[in-house]
Amino acid sequence: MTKQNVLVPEMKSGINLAITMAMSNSSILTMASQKPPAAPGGYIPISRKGFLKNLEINGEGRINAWVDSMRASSPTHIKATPSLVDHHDQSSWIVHHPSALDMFEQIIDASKGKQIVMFLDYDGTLSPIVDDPDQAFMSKAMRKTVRKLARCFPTAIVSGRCRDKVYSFVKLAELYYAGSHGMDIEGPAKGSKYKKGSHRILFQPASEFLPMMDEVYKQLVEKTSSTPRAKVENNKFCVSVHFRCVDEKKWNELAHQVRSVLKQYPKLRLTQGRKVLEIRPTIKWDKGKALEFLLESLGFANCTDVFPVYIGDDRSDEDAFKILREKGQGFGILVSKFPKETSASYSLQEPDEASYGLFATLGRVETTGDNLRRKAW
Ligand SMILES: O=P(O)(O)OC[C@H]1O[C@H](O[C@H]2O[C@H](CO)[C@@H](O)[C@H](O)[C@H]2O)[C@H](O)[C@@H](O)[C@@H]1O
Repeated sequence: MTKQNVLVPEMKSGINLAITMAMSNSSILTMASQKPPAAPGGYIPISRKGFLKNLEINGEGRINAWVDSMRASSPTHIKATPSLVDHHDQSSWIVHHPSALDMFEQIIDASKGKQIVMFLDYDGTLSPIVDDPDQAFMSKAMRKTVRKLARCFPTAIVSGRCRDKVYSFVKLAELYYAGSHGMDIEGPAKGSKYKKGSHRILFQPASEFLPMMDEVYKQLVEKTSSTPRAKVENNKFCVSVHFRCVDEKKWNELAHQVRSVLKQYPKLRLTQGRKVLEIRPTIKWDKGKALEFLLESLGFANCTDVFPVYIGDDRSDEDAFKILREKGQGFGILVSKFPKETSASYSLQEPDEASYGLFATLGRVETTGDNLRRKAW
């Protein structure tokens, strides 16, 4: 595994991002006396904790446990089963993971004098969750906000999707893209003026798995064809098997179909997302490693004056949240309507709130005006 064509854009040049808060006069409730939760920590035990921990599936029991956990974590089930997340859990969770909107002032204060670097997950963060993965479009308003954001800070999209696919949704050449859960990283070539097609591959740590992933994709398509509305998505260095539109009674059957294919591939592993099983190479690489790689590529390795912000909604984003906690730098924001075990420091309820938070940050940067990142390029 070697790094290929690693670009090191000259981004960092002691830019003082004196960002101050943008929303103090908004109707949003602020909790001025509350400090951002210290890293590490911030966990709150919730009833599903044991179930949800480390559900990589290798064995029969785990397949069943995964299907159970997927049922338990489905919003409709949570609503119908208040005991799963009772009122006490809800309120303690929000104390440990306050709304990023409520904590905006403190967050902005903590980033003062540091270079913000933005990491954004795609599905469930920039776009709402929909039944058909091919229709998960982001709104024009969100695109506009992200475009503006990228003018101020280095900005990366970190997604489980195939890089090309996520690019076709986001359509912003000025961003960094880490597709396939960070296994396919590209960025704008220096001096490229951010034209489409001017991106350069920075790192593909699982490139030797490509033929295997193609093979397993075909096998999964064939194997799951008997399950109505199952969908298999080729994400290049990983494959997703979608359960969302499959009748819940068929979930066990579908999970077993997936496992029967995977049994033949000891070099692949299974992870779970939102009503999806994902098949990936067993390499030690994830969204957290991708975040570290990008920070290093941007010239922020071992820097104390960098402030990475990662916004994501899913289990795979936890790897990035954990890295930020371990580093004690920046913070993670979990997009979720429901309490979840997380290493993120803050929460937002849905992509619309993420859009609002990003927009507010921008509002302040544009007001102060003197710290736009592009000046450093
Ligand atoms: O890392 P992400 O950008 O969040 O990608 C994770 C997976 O997202 C997509 O699936 C999810 O969103 C779909 C569209 O809203 C939804 O139908 C599905 O149930 C969700 O799991 C994507 O299709 C997957 O390939 C990604 O791995």
